[in-house]
Amino acid sequence: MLSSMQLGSSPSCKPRKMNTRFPNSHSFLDFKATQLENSVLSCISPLKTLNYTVLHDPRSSKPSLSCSKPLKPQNYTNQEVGFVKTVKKKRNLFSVRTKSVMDVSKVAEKDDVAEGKNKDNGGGGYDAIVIGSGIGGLVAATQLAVKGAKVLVLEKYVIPGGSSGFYERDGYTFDVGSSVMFGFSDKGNLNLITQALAAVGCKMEVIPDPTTVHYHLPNNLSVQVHREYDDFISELTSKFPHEKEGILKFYNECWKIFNALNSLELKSLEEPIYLFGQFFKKPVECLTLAYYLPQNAGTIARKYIKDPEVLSFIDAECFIVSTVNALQTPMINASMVLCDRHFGGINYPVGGVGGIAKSLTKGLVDQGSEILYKANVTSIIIDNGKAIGVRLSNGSEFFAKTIISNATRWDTFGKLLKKQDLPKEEENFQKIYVKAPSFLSIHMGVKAEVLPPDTDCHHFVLEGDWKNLEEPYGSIFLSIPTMLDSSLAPKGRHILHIFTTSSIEDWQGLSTKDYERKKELVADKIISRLENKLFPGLKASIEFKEVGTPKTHRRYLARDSGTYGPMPRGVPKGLLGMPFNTTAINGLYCVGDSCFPGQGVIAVAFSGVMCAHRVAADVGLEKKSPVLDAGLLGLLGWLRSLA
Ligand SMILES: NC(=O)c1ccc[n+]([C@@H]2O[C@H](COP(=O)([O-])OP(=O)(O)OC[C@H]3O[C@@H](n4cnc5c(N)ncnc54)[C@H](O)[C@@H]3O)[C@@H](O)[C@H]2O)c1
Ligand SMILES: CC(C)=CCC/C(C)=C/C=C/C(C)=C/C=C/C(C)=C/C=C/C=C(C)/C=C/C=C(C)/C=C/C=C(\C)CCC=C(C)C
Repeated sequence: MLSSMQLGSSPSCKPRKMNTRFPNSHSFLDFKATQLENSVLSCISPLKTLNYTVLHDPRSSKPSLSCSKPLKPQNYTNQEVGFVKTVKKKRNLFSVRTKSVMDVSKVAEKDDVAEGKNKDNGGGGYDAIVIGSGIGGLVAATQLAVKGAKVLVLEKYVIPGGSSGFYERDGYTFDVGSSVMFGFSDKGNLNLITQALAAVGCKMEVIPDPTTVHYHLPNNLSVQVHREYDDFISELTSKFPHEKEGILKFYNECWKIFNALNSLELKSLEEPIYLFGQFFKKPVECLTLAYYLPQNAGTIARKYIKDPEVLSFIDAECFIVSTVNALQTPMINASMVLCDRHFGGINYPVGGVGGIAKSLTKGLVDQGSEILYKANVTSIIIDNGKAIGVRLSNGSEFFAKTIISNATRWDTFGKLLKKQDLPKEEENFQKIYVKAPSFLSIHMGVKAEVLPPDTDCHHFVLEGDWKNLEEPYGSIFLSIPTMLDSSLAPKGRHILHIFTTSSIEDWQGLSTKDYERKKELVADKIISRLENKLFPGLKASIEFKEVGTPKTHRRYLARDSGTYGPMPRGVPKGLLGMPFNTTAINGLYCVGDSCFPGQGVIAVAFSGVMCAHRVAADVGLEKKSPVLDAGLLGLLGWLRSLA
């Protein structure tokens, strides 16, 4: 059931444009960890001391990419070195897999990192440095690279992708985070993942998911969100015939917004020449969006729907994408996801979600830009009020005309910059938004027989009482990506990725033994709930299990408290208070989920597109009008202050 988007047997990347200033060296890393590298690694996985090689594995069927230049055998002559020395090996979620040969396009060459070779380049070497290679950072980097910018991405971890990365264990390829991919279709303007890949000449095979999610809700309410909108609506209205009209009106209003969004060419809302151009070309659509910008889904649902159970269902629809109820979910975001799943559909990339970041990284390097791994940025260097560079944990420094942070705003303005210098705009942001809780996640390999053959790929389970929806461990998310792509697990096995909200406070101050015991206990309860509700015999079928806590997310994703992203403290004014990419600090931009429009892979991809456009204008690669800029940025700042 591969979609019509597929090209052939493997995803491909073709360079669209080569940056001649920095011809592509296409270096696949071949290095052994030195003491320095081991000390960086030990921050990531303290009980490991590794020598390793990170290379493209020509034998691997796992998220593979075709390369713009065919790899010559000498590119991976040392691959067998693998992890030649592993002492005190401890299994850690997201940690580097022993003997794994990873496909990364370019990895920190230790001398570069140690000596900070870029120092002499002043601001002239790189147009932009991107801190972090989450999808937000990579989309910003690749979009800039195709506009002709020279970009350096600095990633703390050893592979790209952040929350959208992957890891391998015992023949399984696990997605670190969500396996539900919006924006990955072949039509419209909102297929931002497809477009981001295409911009750097890449295309991935995808498998259409027939059901976005199967809800298992209180009072035995079971609803499947079918790919076909009409099928979904008939199922939902058949459960609530008395609310048919209200349900239709609510979802129709979502479509109105989605259609307006889908008609625009998406670029930076902070760039006046583009924004005014869009208003001129599509006035009705832009005014529609401006009208809904400060509104939330719950308020609109309440205009049409009275039955509390249907309103709770709309809460669940919003919660799975915003971790808050409908009253707190911006209507534009709700419309985006509630419609894209039927318009373009949810599509899963063959080989796993990790392939997206790998493809983008590959495309980035093909454009002549660079990415360095194990490059832990500890501070942003400010000179005369302008961000001019970054300092790494090993003391090396890199400089560029602009700095883009893909770390969360809490990390950017609390760690990379001194907390006491918090700009007023950031204070306002932190007044309106708090860190959403993190997750407890369980990655499991199970015997295939335990799942009925027609099992859906994604499930959301809230058995008891609606009021537990937003409580920690209240609702359970479950993805079974092997229902779509069996190559992710050994034959006869399935992957279950289970997650539930959990706060870091719950996991602090425990001894190692108590921490491990608590992980087992909490995971066991969650698995029992799934066994009772969905899959009898689940526990006995487990072949592999690994549990991650908010502390795991904090460590491996470098996200403050392991947060999933920002969530409003109270009832927000829709998206009005969400900052765009520019910051109060000249030359410093943010990208990712603590920027407009918020959490979600497609949302951070959009923030990457917006960021690249604004930065390109500021470094002279796109048209810019300083007068209009000042006017628009002032207006947007004022609008945010109303939120
Ligand atoms: N948390 C999850 O389980 C999960 C899963 C899948 C997708 N998502 C979505 O992805 C979104 C996040 O995407 P994103 O692009 O904003 O960020 P991200 O968290 O995915 O990626 C940020 C990257 O920056 C790196 N980084 C952070 N600080 C650094 C530093 N000081 N030096 C060097 N590198 C550093 C991290 O290692 C990481 O690779 C979330 O909102 C969520 O919707 C989340
Ligand atoms: C500026 C002014 C003043 C005005 C202007 C007006 C206008 C023009 C406007 C415009 C606007 C726009 C363009 C906007 C846009 C937006 C967008 C694109 C948005 C997007 C969004 C998205 C999102 C939010 C997404 C999300 C997602 C997510 C989060 C997902 C998740 C998932 C998961 C978790 C999974 C689940 C699972 C299971 C169930 C298992």
